[in-house]
Amino acid sequence: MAATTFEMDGSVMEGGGQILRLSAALSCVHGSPIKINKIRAGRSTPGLRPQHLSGLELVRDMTDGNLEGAVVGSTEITLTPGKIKGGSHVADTQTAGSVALLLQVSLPCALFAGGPSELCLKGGTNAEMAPQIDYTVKVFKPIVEKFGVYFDCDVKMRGYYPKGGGEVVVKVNPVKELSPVNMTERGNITKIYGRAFVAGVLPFKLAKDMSTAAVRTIRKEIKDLYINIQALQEKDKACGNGNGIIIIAESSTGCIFAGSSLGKKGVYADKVGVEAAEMLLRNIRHTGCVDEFLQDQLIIYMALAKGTSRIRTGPVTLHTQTAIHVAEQLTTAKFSVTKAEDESSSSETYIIECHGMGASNPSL
Ligand SMILES: Nc1ncnc2c1ncn2[C@@H]1O[C@H](COP(=O)(O)OP(=O)(O)OP(=O)(O)O)[C@@H](O)[C@H]1O
Repeated sequence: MAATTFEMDGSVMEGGGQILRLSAALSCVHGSPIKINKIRAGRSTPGLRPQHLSGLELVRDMTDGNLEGAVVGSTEITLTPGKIKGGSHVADTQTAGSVALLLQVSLPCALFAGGPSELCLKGGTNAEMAPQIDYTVKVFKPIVEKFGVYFDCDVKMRGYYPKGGGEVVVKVNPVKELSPVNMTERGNITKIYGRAFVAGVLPFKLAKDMSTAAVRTIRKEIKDLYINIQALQEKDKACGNGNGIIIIAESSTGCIFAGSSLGKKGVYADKVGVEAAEMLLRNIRHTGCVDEFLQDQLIIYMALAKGTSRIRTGPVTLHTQTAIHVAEQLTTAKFSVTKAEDESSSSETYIIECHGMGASNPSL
């Protein structure tokens, strides 16, 4: 008997690509068809961009499924997933579309596959409005391991806007089910480090300027920690020109936060460094356990886990609220967001609690 197709409104709340990725991933994990309409209606160029299209094609291939209406610019698609199989799959945005966002849609599927997966993801490794691949590896990966999600990510080639040309190979082992997490103790910041890079024809001085400006900015607030932001010239493993920075902070309780930024034409390198530093400071001033980006990226794992997860956060972003909305529509998970009332919450912090649906891998 054909399963009924769920309809998801892609224009609700944040109205961006995240709704599409979450809906597609959950549809694959459930094995039930989904129709997503008004895709990215909240954006100036609505409809699918190459990154969204490649991500959908990837999960279609991973599930031997069927995808209708999916071309660049479409505002309505229907995905009918089959059984998630393991094996090797390639997704190529053919642009600087983010490989980290290709992983965002495909990782939940790979976890509930019948065997190990190897995903070759091509596009931008350090792209705007997306996690830099360094964020995925250094921030997202160690935290998502707390749910029992393990993957290896090999950065073969870095790629930047506008050329793309980056490539990462991600290996994922399937799981039976995911464990809930409890991240409610922030502890003290014990380590701050990062990387400031240039690639292609751009002068190494830009990397040093980003690093110096970032350290200077952080020093104004944090005086007692050694801050090591390495300036790097990307050589053989980089396609095209680019520059950027990511700064990571770790706490005594294992929380990890980041601030990052990418160079743009006409923007001074030290401004790029200051922007990343200010982003990091904003995310460690509160006593939450995740930064403003990890918040929304963890929602799907909270929803899929078996049991109750609790995460202390700073101000809850619209991306996070949207992810919760989608997860509640498409799973039996129940979320609550409450203002933290205890003594350590002099800043605005919240507890996101989720009673997960306890998704179980039918193949294991
Ligand atoms: N600087 C950053 N560091 C880490 N993650 C980031 C950063 N900027 C954005 N992200 C993450 O990237 C994702 C962006 O989702 P979003 O829906 O906005 O993007 P999109 O697919 O490019 O679509 P759209 O173009 O519609 O915005 C979110 O999960 C967000 O947390």
